[in-house]
Amino acid sequence: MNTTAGNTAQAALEQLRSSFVMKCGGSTLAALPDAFFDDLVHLQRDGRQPVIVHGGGPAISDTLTKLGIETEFVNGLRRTTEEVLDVVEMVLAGSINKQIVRRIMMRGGKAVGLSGADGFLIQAQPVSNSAEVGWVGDVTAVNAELIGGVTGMGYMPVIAPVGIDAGGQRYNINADTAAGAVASHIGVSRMIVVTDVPGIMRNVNGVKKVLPSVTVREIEDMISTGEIYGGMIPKVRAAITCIQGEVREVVIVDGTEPQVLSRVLNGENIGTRIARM
Ligand SMILES: Nc1ncnc2c1ncn2[C@@H]1O[C@H](COP(=O)(O)OP(=O)(O)O)[C@@H](O)[C@H]1O
Ligand SMILES: CC(=O)N[C@@H](CCC(=O)OP(=O)(O)O)C(=O)O
Repeated sequence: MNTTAGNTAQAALEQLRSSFVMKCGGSTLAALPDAFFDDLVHLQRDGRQPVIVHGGGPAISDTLTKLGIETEFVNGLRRTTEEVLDVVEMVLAGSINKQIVRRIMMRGGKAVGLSGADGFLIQAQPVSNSAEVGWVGDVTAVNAELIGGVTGMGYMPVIAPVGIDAGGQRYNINADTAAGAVASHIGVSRMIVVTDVPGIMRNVNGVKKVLPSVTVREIEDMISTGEIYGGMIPKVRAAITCIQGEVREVVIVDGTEPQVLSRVLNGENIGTRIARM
């Protein structure tokens, strides 16, 4: 790289730190109103450079069922055979990724869809219990330069959580884990997790309440009592890992709340905040 190109890439990486990562869950994608994408596009125009990582678990399950392929989860991770991996890649990096990119563009935004396997964007290795879950990956590195290049050109990267290793092996990565790793590696201060509930909820005297904030200790307690379960577990685990690095806070919100992203970025108390102490 010549000096000018090197300086430009460096500047794009520096700028990327002031952006934010938004993880969008498969549970909520279909329910997201156009107004959600208007808000996202408004933030892009304001120079906030959103970086999107998306899920698509329900769509993967639907397609596997249609194809007559059995699927099961082991501690929240999909058991991923070679056959399942083909479907995961097809659904995540194909239909879901392109659907999100299209919705952003239809609201006037600039977006480019990428699989985590493109350009070694998300580098991965087998998870420790791979004997049990198959081709499921943990993130080892993120190609921040590629993300910075895309945002530097004025486009919003929309990333599917498929990983790759140096030998070209693909991995299925939980989307919360992938989003947390992208946020940590590019060094943003905030990650917003958009899902189908208004935050982490707890039963208080028989009434379900959204917790405005939770500590790591409270999260561990709620997991052990079963108050946090299923798909919420990878979210809070990714949040705990994130806030040990440069990420200052992770906010879990409902994507159907009006202007939810702008409100979080403006510091409004909405959803559940998991912050560095
Ligand atoms: N304490 C909790 N508060 C709110 N939701 C919880 C809690 N524990 C578990 N959940 C579950 O987590 C779900 C969100 O996770 P998931 O379905 O995987 O969403 P996504 O597709 O957005 O990743 C909620 O719909 C809810 O069923
Ligand atoms: C290893 C693993 O479980 N990967 C997930 C990837 C998609 C995902 O995480 O999507 P949500 O955010 O919608 O749950 C899966 O196969 O369902």
